Amino acid sequence: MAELIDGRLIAKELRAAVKAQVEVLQGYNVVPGLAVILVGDDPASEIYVRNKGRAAEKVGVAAQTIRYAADLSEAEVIAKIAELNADPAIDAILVQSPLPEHMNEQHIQEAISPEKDVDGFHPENVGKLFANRHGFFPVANTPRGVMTMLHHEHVELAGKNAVVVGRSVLVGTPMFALLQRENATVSLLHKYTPDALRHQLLRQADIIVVATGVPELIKAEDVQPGAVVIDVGINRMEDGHLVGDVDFAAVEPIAGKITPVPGGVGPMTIATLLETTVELAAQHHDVTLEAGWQNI
Ligand SMILES: NC(=O)C1=CN([C@@H]2O[C@H](COP(=O)(O)OP(=O)(O)OC[C@H]3O[C@@H](n4cnc5c(N)ncnc54)[C@H](OP(=O)(O)O)[C@@H]3O)[C@@H](O)[C@H]2O)C=CC1
Ligand SMILES: Nc1nc(=O)c2c([nH]1)NC[C@@H]1CN(c3ccc(C(=O)N[C@@H](CCC(=O)O)C(=O)O)cc3)C=[N+]21
Repeated sequence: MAELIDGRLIAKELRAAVKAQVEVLQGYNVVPGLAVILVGDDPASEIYVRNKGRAAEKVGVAAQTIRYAADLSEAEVIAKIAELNADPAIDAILVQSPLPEHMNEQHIQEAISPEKDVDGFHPENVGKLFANRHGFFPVANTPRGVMTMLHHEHVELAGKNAVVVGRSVLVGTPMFALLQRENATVSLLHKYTPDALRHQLLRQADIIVVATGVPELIKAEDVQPGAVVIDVGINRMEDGHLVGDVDFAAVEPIAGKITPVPGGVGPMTIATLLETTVELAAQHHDVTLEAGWQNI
């Protein structure tokens, strides 16, 4: 029987730490400001954006959601981003994906000032991550939140065999960078990885992180006894319930630790977004937050 990693609980602890830092910033007359741009009416995005707004309010981050119809032009989104880049009340800008087909995600990512790039998507920030730079710069919140979970659970990384399934800019690729930075040996798998090789690599893994959007891709025979299994996937089934990218019922008896869906990585993504927003606000106002303030 695996130990369940409770993302809701860890996220709650992180939000409490964020709230304390928001209070520190208030002492300097700083209120962290987050702008979320939502283009179109993707129902999943609606839920996430609503969750983000609620969580921000609870910790004292001033969040605004800017909604546009799906037929908005790319130039109009970029003009709005330019306005937010110049707005001193805004510390963090997030453009929710997916964007409508006619927009180029890369143009949007590059339009956001690297200093306000709360998703860590700008090539300057991606470059710092891959160049193993020290000091603060924003890193994608989902993989960063996964690292917080692993630290919270005292999962040893140095010298371990880690396998990441999925190589998106949002999750898998930064996950690879963060795990290798902590001295794990990391394999990054994707659609071109032959099934037999995927099974073989997974069966040797000490730590598995899955972010593919393929419901229940990871089966019992992919997991060695005691492995730590982190399921990033969120797939809504026809009856409305959510499943991850791991066959939870089959894998749970074998794994050492495992995250549930929902209640695993999702809540951590949102708490980490607030964490990064506070760090960006501190940086913009030259406030030095106590090292290790997250303390979880
Ligand atoms: N919990 C959370 O906070 C978050 C959850 N998510 C969820 O995580 C999942 C992944 O999201 P995201 O990374 O944005 O998705 P993308 O669709 O951008 O990327 C999916 C990745 O998985 C790979 N992949 C697809 N099928 C297979 C397969 N059969 N075997 C191996 N690799 C495969 C793809 O490979 P290739 O590159 O070759 O196409 C690609 O790299 C989704 O369910 C999403 O909803 C996403 C963000 C946050
Ligand atoms: N620019 C950008 N940045 C993102 O970080 C980003 C994005 N676009 N697009 C979509 C994905 C997905 N994502 C999630 C956020 C919260 C939950 C979440 O709150 N999940 C809860 C509840 C899930 C539910 O009930 O629907 C849970 O897993 O327990 C999930 C997924 C952020 N993403």
